[in-house]
Amino acid sequence: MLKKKQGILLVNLGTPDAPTPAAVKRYLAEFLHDYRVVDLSRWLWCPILHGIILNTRPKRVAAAYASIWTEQGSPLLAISQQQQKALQAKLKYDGYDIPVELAMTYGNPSMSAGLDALVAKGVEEIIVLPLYPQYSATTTGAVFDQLARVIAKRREFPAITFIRDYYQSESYIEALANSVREHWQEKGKGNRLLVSFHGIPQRYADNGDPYPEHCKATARALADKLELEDRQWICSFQSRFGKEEWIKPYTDVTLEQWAEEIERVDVICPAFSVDCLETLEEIQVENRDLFVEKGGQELSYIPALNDRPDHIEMMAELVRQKLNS
Ligand SMILES: C=CC1=C(C)c2cc3[nH]c(cc4nc(cc5[nH]c(cc1n2)c(C)c5CCC(=O)O)C(CCC(=O)O)=C4C)c(C)c3C=C
Ligand SMILES: [Fe+2]
Ligand SMILES: [Fe+2]
Repeated sequence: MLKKKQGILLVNLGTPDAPTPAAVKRYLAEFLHDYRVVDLSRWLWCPILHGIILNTRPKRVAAAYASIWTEQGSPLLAISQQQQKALQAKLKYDGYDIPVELAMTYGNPSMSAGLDALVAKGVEEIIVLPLYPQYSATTTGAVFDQLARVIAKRREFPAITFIRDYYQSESYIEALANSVREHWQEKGKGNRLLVSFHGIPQRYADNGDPYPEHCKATARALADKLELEDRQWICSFQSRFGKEEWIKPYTDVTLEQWAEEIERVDVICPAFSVDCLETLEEIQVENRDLFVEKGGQELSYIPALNDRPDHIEMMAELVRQKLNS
């Protein structure tokens, strides 16, 4: 059988087009209407979302975005574009001259535009790589749904191969460990390492979302690779939203406790493929201030893997496995 022309679609969450209340409102409205993200009945959720959240949150969150915004735009988008270019170059260097496009589940560049760009380049089989190492229905599941919604409107669409997760990839754990070791070499080593992941509601985990197990396995593999003793690290969960209970232990509560016990903490956030609001603002500013306010001396944030060569090599490895299969 003749081999189909293949292409890659990298997918991340999405981010506002500008650090303004209007743009943040548009972004949150799309994101928070997704059942994968908030699964409450729309009779209950829509009045809360339209009546309270979309009237109050955009102003505060836009100010947070403004504090991390760069000349290239939102860090999440700008760094994802760097990853796209670096992966394209790496694959070409490895002998695979295939197109790599970037899409977001919410906002721009849209999934539809990403699909169009690949089809315009003659692609007949798309390998979709959601940039979430740990599977969750709220993120990876949402990528699948969004792709299905786009495809549902088309009569003709390419073959699709979907990479569901990669938290067990040896190269991913090695890249995380390299980034920690380099950070320690450059900035010195803290008393403990906090391995902080974005959280999800506890109810989602109770209903079968395997995300917490994937996070715990990631943190354990990283600690083993770094030869840390159990008392030197912990896995925690950040970015709570709403009044429901989320998976524990919470990052902010852990930092409050640690502030009374140790002087310096290093924090790494392995669920984020690129730095974004949740790392650059929530961890590096909000949680650092909290740690210092409660008596700690220094919170040292270890950047996301972003476009580090070992991260791009790991992505190329994931993709090559699919290209060759
Ligand atoms: C409402 C519930 C939310 C769930 C469930 C959730 C899961 C989840 N999110 C990420 C990754 C990211 N989330 C980001 C921002 C963000 N997340 C939520 C809510 C939920 N996330 C909101 C409302 C926001 C927007 C900011 C805010 O209003 O506080 C981001 C950053 C985007 C950026 O532009 O920089 C990322 C990345 C994961 C990995 C995850 C579950 C596994
Ligand atoms: Fe609504
Ligand atoms: Fe989130």
